[in-house]
Amino acid sequence: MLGSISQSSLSTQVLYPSPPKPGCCTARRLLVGTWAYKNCVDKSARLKTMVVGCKKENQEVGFQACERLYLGMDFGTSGARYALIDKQGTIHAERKRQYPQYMREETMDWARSWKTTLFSLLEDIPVHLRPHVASISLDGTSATTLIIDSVVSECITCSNTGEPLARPYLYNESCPDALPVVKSIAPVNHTVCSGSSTLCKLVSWWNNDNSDKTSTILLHQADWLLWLLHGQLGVSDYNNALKVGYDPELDSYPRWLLSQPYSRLLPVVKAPGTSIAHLKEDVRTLFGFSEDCIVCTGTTDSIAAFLAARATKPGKAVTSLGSTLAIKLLSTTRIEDARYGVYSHRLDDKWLVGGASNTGGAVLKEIFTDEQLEKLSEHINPMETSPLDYYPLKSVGERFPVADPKMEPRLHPRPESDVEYLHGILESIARIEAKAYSLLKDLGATQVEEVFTAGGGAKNDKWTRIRERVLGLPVSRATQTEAAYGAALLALKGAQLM
Ligand SMILES: Nc1ncnc2c1ncn2[C@@H]1O[C@H](COP(=O)(O)OP(=O)(O)O)[C@@H](O)[C@H]1O
Ligand SMILES: O=C(CO)[C@H](O)[C@H](O)COP(=O)(O)O
Repeated sequence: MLGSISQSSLSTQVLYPSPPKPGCCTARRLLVGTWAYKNCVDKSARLKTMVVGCKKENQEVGFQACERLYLGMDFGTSGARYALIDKQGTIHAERKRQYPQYMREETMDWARSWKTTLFSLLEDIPVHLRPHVASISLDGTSATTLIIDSVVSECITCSNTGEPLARPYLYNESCPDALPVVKSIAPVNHTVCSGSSTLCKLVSWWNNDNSDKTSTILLHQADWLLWLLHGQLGVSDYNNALKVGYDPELDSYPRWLLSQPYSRLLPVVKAPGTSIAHLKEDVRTLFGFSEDCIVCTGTTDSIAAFLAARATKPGKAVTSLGSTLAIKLLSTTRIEDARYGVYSHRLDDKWLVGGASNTGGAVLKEIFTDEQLEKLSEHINPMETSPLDYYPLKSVGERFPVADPKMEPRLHPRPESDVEYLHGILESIARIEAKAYSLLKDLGATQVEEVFTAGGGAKNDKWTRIRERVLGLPVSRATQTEAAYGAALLALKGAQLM
């Protein structure tokens, strides 16, 4: 399905504030009392924080007491982060947290882990900065789906409103049982015609779960975490809602979806970075945020990474080298083909064409520690072609550029030398990335001319050189490589559009 959308009312410069001005104004510290908080912060998780407070040329980045700050949070695959920026885009504070491991009936209780991490991140924000936070937004992994109890109970203390009715379906989970039904209602090769789509997860739950469905609602990970902050149940954004079938060109759900019985579970959809409501009073007073702090709609993690890279011209692309390999190419044409796992997200009046492969850092993490990756990479000659040909996957199944739920990982033969093994894996992932960009060109997207890198893999200069050689394109590390920075830009946009 090709097409381009009309000029949107949103202006892109709102998303890309002028770059940080050199130097910074002196800080006038506001002493705010230390806030007690309920047991929403897992104290044991506090030990896993990594202080990444912002220093600029050995000066602490200060701010005028009246200055407004914008909070972005990224809920990625392996951990979460926040970034607190001012309207010039200068980072005033940032920190990363691993997800605490909570088990429930022998499986990870992801909802509890994400909720604890959300309030832990709020707790990590320096207390003297909290009153200056004007708006908050966050991103989550795409198609991570929760079915939520939306019963409004008279008894406030026993109300389950907002609690997940089942375990979340994660971003890369596939529900092939629902695929035939979804293919029978959606247009040919539509984005939802993939086992890992949100719609397949919804239909699978609808057909297999025997619980009472009368008061339930579907939310994505980012929607549910934002709901914990604003309290308005049932609000999403047109990036997260793409894979349940929302059409960002029509700005509505299509008729073939609205005619389904489960369509009443679908959330209301707004543009990313749209103000939803003020921060809930109990959260606001608990942490010391200001009365006018607003909560805005979010996006997905790889789009937040694209926003962070500030790539504004068609032909510019961002490869997110996180646990997965997610590709976003800014294109004037919209491309959608589920046969290859290709879809287009809307970005104002253009399209972010791409997809997400299951290859990426999660495979590396299973074999090497971050320290080993750093040490071994020093000995790689990026100009030398590796003879090893792998398809690095953590488990069976691939989403893009080959949509094959049965694809087997290929990581053998393993050479004696770990340097050679790592070189082979990095080069094989680069070949997958090259195949993905070549596929987008063949399907009619704007020709890629430069690639910026986000995510944990962006720090590996040898990998960047290997990718430049394999892609035959300029590849560089984005100025800002963290999706949390992109989410903070969305919070800034939401505050400026108020
Ligand atoms: N030096 C390195 N070279 C290549 N990959 C790295 C390096 N250091 C960390 N990584 C990878 O980065 C990934 C984490 O990136 P991150 O963006 O935090 O992931 P996510 O947000 O998807 O959880 C890990 O899977 C890790 O293997
Ligand atoms: O791989 C993922 C987790 O990191 C997600 O699938 C990623 O967000 C890509 O999805 P989208 O292109 O919709 O943002």
